[in-house]
Amino acid sequence: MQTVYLSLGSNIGDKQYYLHEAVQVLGKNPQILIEKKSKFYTTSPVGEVIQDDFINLAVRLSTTLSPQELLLVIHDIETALNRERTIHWGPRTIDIDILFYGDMIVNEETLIIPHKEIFNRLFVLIPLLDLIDNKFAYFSKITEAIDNLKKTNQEIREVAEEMPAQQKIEKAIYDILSAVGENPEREGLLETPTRVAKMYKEILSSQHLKKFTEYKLFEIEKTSTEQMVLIKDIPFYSMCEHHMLPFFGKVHVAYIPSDGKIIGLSKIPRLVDYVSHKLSVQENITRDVAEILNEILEPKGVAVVVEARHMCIEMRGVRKINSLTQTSFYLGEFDKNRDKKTEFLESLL
Ligand SMILES: Nc1nc2c(c(=O)[nH]1)N=C([C@H](O)[C@H](O)COP(=O)(O)OP(=O)(O)OP(=O)(O)O)CN2
Repeated sequence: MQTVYLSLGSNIGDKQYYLHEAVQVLGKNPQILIEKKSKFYTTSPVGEVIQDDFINLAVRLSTTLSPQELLLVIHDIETALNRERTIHWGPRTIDIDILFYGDMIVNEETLIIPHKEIFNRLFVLIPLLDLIDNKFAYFSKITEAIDNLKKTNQEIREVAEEMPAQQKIEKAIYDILSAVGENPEREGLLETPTRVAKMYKEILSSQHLKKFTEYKLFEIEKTSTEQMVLIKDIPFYSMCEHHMLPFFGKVHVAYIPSDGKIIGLSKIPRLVDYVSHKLSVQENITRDVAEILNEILEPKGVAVVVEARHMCIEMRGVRKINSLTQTSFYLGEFDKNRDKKTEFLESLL
């Protein structure tokens, strides 16, 4: 096992959510043992890019992974948390840097350890100081660098670590159970807050995602009259944003390729899952599937129809059991050309 020190930072969206998620996923790796997290700090951005303040922390862990294997795990976590490498040293949902890996020196194109910027960054050094003692090999160099950097315009201030999302939900469910007159301590409910928190993480998995990226485009031979591609009866489940109750049903999606560009067929159901796995309304799901597909594929036309049952109509209020709501959204040829729309609708019969 090797002792490793990481620096983590986020300055987009729910910064502490991304940091907590990153540490949680690291800790779930069977070859990683999280030993200690530093305090959380708000820090002014270092570098030339005008951007929001970061939240930074440092983590000490032990691992059997090699530095290169650990870097791959880190990149997977950054990708899963919607990290986009657009601007060097620019804004990011999450950034994880390997600072030290035992006493190893690594000088590779994609990996330099110790990290080359450590002693230039208060946002790295101050959290790191929470994790080391004066026996640490670089202790005096770290404290000296801190003294020098405190004379610069780099700002850093401790912030209260927010409760991780899962714990917030567990506490909220516990309180709801009490409020509806239940005893959250009774046998059948003891695990309910944890189960519900895990359920929300699964059924609202797109809530923190900013864009749909799970797709692959292909080129086929261009033909003069490209025909409609239809994927129908795609099952979906979502949660209505008005009552947080399920609505579910089928999505039918058609597009007319342009310039021979097509999308992998499995990617359209993935798009439906991406759009529906967040609090929403059926109209938005219908529109978003059409508009996102149109944006990534640039087809001649897109047509989407959604049919769904809504528990907020069936379980409460008007209580109309088995009522079905249908919504549609047309773009391009399906919007302008009556015959194309008819062809699509008739193919659903
Ligand atoms: N106050 C802060 N300022 C900056 C931070 C930060 O976390 N808090 N982070 C950066 C860097 O973008 C980040 O540390 C990555 O830098 P580095 O590992 O040196 O280089 P990368 O190749 O990973 O940088 P890319 O942006 O991915 O090209 C800047 N300021």
